[in-house]
Amino acid sequence: MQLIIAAVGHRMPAWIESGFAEYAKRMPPDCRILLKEIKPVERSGGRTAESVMAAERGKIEAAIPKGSRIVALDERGRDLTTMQLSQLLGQWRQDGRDVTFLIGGADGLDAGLKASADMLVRVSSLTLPHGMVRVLLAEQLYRAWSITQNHPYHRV
Ligand SMILES: C[S@@+](CC[C@H](N)C(=O)[O-])C[C@H]1O[C@@H](n2cnc3c(N)ncnc32)[C@H](O)[C@@H]1O
Repeated sequence: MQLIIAAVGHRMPAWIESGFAEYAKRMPPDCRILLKEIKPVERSGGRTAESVMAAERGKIEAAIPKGSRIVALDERGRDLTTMQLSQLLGQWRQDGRDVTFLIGGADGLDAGLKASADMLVRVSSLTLPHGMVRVLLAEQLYRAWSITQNHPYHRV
């Protein structure tokens, strides 16, 4: 199983890239985190946020592997505890399907894309910058994996 993060945004600041890489490199080969960056659509020429999100939706969908489970990240999504995430990760690893996490750009994710996802999840009730969300998500996936392995990274 692979954990794919399809994230709108590229050319991230070095601290985002190194923060993400720090956690991604800790994952084992059978549960890798793979980042697919999506170039944001420019909001120029009077383009509305809706049309930008719709255009980005097409690019995001093209980055989702066939048959993957889809988890959309949104501040209005469901709260998960780290323990719940680790239980989900354990279930996902049993069926072996890839899981793709979607992170939107400055305007967010297209409403239809969110509605079609298997789950809508938040990492906080605050609105966070998209780069920070990928770092937080990578850390939580590593933490969730470490719990499934009884690894001492997570202390109760
Ligand atoms: C700057 S936010 C977009 C905010 C946008 N105005 C909205 O209403 O969704 C960019 C992306 O980061 C992710 N994001 C931001 N805050 C989040 C949170 N608290 N939980 C989960 N994802 C979040 C979402 O995927 C969002 O589409």
